Order: sequence, then C-alpha cells, then structure tokens
Amino acid sequence: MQPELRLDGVGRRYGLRGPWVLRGVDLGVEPGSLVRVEGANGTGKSTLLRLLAGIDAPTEGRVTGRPRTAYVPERFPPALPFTAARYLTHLGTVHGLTRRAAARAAGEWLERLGAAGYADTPLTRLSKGSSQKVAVAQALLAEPELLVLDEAWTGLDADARAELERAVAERTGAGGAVVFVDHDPGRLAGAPDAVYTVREGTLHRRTGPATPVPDGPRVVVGVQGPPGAALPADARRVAASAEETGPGSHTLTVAASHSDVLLRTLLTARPPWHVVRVHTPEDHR
Ligand SMILES: Nc1ncnc2c1ncn2[C@@H]1O[C@H](COP(=O)(O)OP(=O)(O)OP(=O)(O)O)[C@@H](O)[C@H]1O
Repeated sequence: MQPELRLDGVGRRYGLRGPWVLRGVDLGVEPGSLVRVEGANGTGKSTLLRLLAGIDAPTEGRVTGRPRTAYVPERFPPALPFTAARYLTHLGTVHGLTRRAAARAAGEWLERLGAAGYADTPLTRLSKGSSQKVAVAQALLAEPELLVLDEAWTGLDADARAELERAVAERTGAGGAVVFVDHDPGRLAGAPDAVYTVREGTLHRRTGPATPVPDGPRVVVGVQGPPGAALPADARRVAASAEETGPGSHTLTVAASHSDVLLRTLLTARPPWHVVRVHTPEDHR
C-alpha cells in the first residue's frame, strides 16, 4: 500500500538568516488524490513543490511517508550531453526500470507527447517546447506514486497539453497522487480533490467548491460499468453532473474541454468502463 506523504510543521527559509518563505505547513497528500496549489507570484509555491518532490529539505518540521516521486521543475536543465532518448532511458534506469523497459517507456512517452521526431536530437538543440516535453516524459516514465508538476503545461503545444491532462487522470486513476501548480485557473478545472493557496508564508486550504467547471460547450457521455461497480471517483470529479440511469448505466455531462480526460479515465479504469454513446446535449433532447 502506497504511503501518504505528510508535511508536519514544515518551514523553509533560504540562508541562515533569510526570511521564512514558508512556516507551519501541515499537509497530507493521499494516494489517488489530485491537489492544486495556488498563490500570487513569489509566495513560495515552487518552494513547497520542491519540498513535496523531495529535492529540497525543510529548514524545520518533518516530511514522512515518501512515495516513489517524480517531478517536473519550473525550469528544466537541458544542458546535458545526451540525446532526448538516451537521457530518458538513463533516467528510466535510475527510476528502477531495466534498460530495455526504460528505452521502451522513453519511446512511448516521446510518441504520446508528439516528440518522437526529436528522440535522437541532443537536449542542447531542443526548442523550449520540445525540452518541456522531455521534462514531462522523464517524470511520467516510471509511473510514479506521486507526480509533482510545477507549471508543467507551460510551453507545450495544445496536443501535448491535452496529453499531460490525460496522463494526470491516468496517474490518479491508477491510485497515484498528483500535485500541481499552473497559472491557468481552468487547468483540470473541477477535477482537484483539494486546492491550497500559499499566502503570507503558509498554506490555506480552499473550502467550498473547487475550481468551477468552465462554462461553454458540454458533452453528454453514456457509460456502462462492470456489474455492481461504482462510477470511478476520478470520472465523478471531472464530470459536471452524473446520473445513474440503470444498473451500471450512467449518463455524465462534462465540459467539452474535459471530455478527453473523462473518456481516458473511464477507458483506463480497472476494469475498464464501456463508453456507449458520446453526444452533445442538443442531440439528447
Ligand atoms: N534557491 C533560493 N535561494 C534564495 N531564495 C529563494 C530560492 N528559491 C526561492 N527563493 C525565494 O523564496 C520566495 C518564494 O519563491 P518561490 O519560487 O517558491 O515562489 P513561487 O510562488 O513559486 O513564485 P512564482 O509564482 O514567481 O514562480 C521568493 O522570495 C524567492 O526569491
């Protein structure tokens, strides 16, 4: 069973006498949960994410229950003498994959993110967007139990952004936790289990409805689950509404921008759900 990562009384300041950036942070990240972190510029979001990712240690307080963690930093260091594929394969082996499995996973993720054409390009010659795809791929390679994403969507093209949203749904669907910061308030809107704001040097849990599901076009999805199975929690969160229409049959309404994430969540559920029908609300009448 995957451990729950916990921060208790955590504080961080830089330098012996630097001001406290964060103090008194108590936070648990449950397996399978999606957590959004918000806050104004320079409030300490990246500091918190580095602590969660385990690449920085708190000045005070305790971090316990570290799961297998992967991290997409705000700035990815590309100045390494490797091609994208060799770099990712190497990192895959560092994460515990065999060389063969790492090479396969590297190829699959470059393909999914639309960067297969850059597999043999040295990291130093990649554009900013392609570098970001490598940064995302290195974090997803080994199916981490905790995925920490610091502005990971920034610089990606629309297809890769959608692919990363699907990857997040897959991780949480598989029981992993995902913590993310993103400047777009609509990112994964409606999906997070918890939203925290970094303000005045500490963390505040946002109560009330999480980020509202955006207005705009909707899609209606008819699904049939395995006998007796409850609708997967991730699907329930992404959907704007869900209605049980018969034994195992549900009709879900979802923002069109989130329909891909919803479908992927259902199709990758274990056991998978059968998508019976996808249509617009107008067709439904
Ligand atoms: N390595 C460091 N050394 C010294 N000070 C740092 C370091 N990293 C962050 N800080 C300081 O800590 C504070 C919080 O920075 P942090 O990058 O965590 O905030 P943020 O909310 O992620 O900001 P942004 O939204 O601009 O990315 C800032 O005052 C920053 O200057």
